[in-house]
Amino acid sequence: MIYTCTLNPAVDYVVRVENFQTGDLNRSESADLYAGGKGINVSRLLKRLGHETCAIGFVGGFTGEFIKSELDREGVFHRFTSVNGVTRINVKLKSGTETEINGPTPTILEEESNRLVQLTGELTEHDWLHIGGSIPSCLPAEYAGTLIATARKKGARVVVDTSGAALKALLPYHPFFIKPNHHELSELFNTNVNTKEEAAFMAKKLVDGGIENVIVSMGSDGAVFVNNESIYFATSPKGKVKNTVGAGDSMVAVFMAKIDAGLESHEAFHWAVAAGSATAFSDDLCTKEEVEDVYSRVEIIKVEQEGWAH
Ligand SMILES: Nc1ncnc2c1ncn2[C@@H]1O[C@H](COP(=O)(O)OP(=O)(O)O)[C@@H](O)[C@H]1O
Ligand SMILES: O=P(O)(O)OC[C@H]1O[C@](O)(COP(=O)(O)O)[C@@H](O)[C@@H]1O
Repeated sequence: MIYTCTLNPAVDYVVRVENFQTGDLNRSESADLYAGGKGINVSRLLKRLGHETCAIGFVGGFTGEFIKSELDREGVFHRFTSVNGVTRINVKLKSGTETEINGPTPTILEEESNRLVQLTGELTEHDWLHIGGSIPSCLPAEYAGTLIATARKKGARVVVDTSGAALKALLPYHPFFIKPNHHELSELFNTNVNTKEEAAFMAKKLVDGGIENVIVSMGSDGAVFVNNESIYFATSPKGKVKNTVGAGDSMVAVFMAKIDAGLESHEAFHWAVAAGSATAFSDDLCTKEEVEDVYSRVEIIKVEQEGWAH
C-alpha cells in the first residue's frame, strides 16, 4: 500500500480570468475546486491507475470536509487526522500565465500531531510512505523526520517531495526517491540549474549522498533521472497545456506505482514523464488512458556519463 502523507493539504481554487488586471474588478470565466496538496494528488492519481493507496495527514474545518468528501466520491481511501483549525485554500489564477497563492497553515496541536506519528507506526515492510508538500511551520522542525524514522523502523520505503529548508532537513534520512523541480534543485544548491546537464550533475551529488533515485522535473523542457547506475534525459511532448497544477505530483505517483509493480527504474521514469505531461494537458489530474496516450510521445535517452561529467 502506498500511504501519502500531506501535512498541509489544500482546496485548490482554480480560477480562469481573461486578461486579468490587478487593482481592478475582474470576472472569472470559470472556477473549479479540487482536493489538493501533494500527497492527496498522488493518492487521487494512484487510485485512477488502480493502485492501492491511503491518504493521511491533517485536515480540518469545512475545507477539510470538502477534501474528504471529494476523496470518498473518487473512492480514494483515507485516514486523516482531524485538527481544530481550517484547512487552507490555494488560489491558482490562470490568465495567460499561471499565478499561485498558497494559503497559510492552520494550527496543529501537539496531541493531533502525535496521533499521526502513531498512525505511521502501523506501516509494514510492504508499505510506502510518501511525504509531500510544505511542512506547517507550527510543527517542530524535526516532526517530518520523526514520521520518516517511525515508518522506516517498520520497514516502509520512504519518498519525500517537498522543497526549501524542509527538503534540505530531510535529505539525511536518505529517502528512496525525491523529485525536485529545477527551481527547487537550484534553491537546494544555491545555484542556477538551467540545463539538463546541470540538473544531472546536481542530482548525481544527491545520489552520491545516499538518495537512491532522483528525478528533476523541468516543466515543458522535460526531466532528468539519476540513480547509482544510470542517467536518463526525457523530453516533454508538445500539447495544449490546460493546467499544470499536479503535474509534478503525477510524476511522483506514477514513478512509485511502476517501481512497486516491478518495472525497471528507467521505464518507471518514462511513464512518470508521460503522467506529468498528461496532467499538464488536462484540466484536472490525468486519467490512466491519457497517460497511455502520451507515453509513446515521450522520448528518453540514456546519457553516457563521460559525456557530461565535469
Ligand atoms: N508545459 C508543459 N508541457 C508538457 N509537459 C509538461 C509541461 N509542464 C509540465 N510538464 C510535465 O510535467 C512534469 C512536471 O512538471 P514541473 O512543472 O517540472 O513540476 P512541478 O509541478 O513539481 O513544479 C514535467 O517534467 C513534464 O513532464
Ligand atoms: O504544500 P505546498 O508546497 O504549498 O504545495 C501545495 C500545492 O501543490 C499541489 O499539490 C500541486 O503540486 P505540483 O504542481 O508540484 O504537482 C497543489 O495541489 C497544492 O495547492
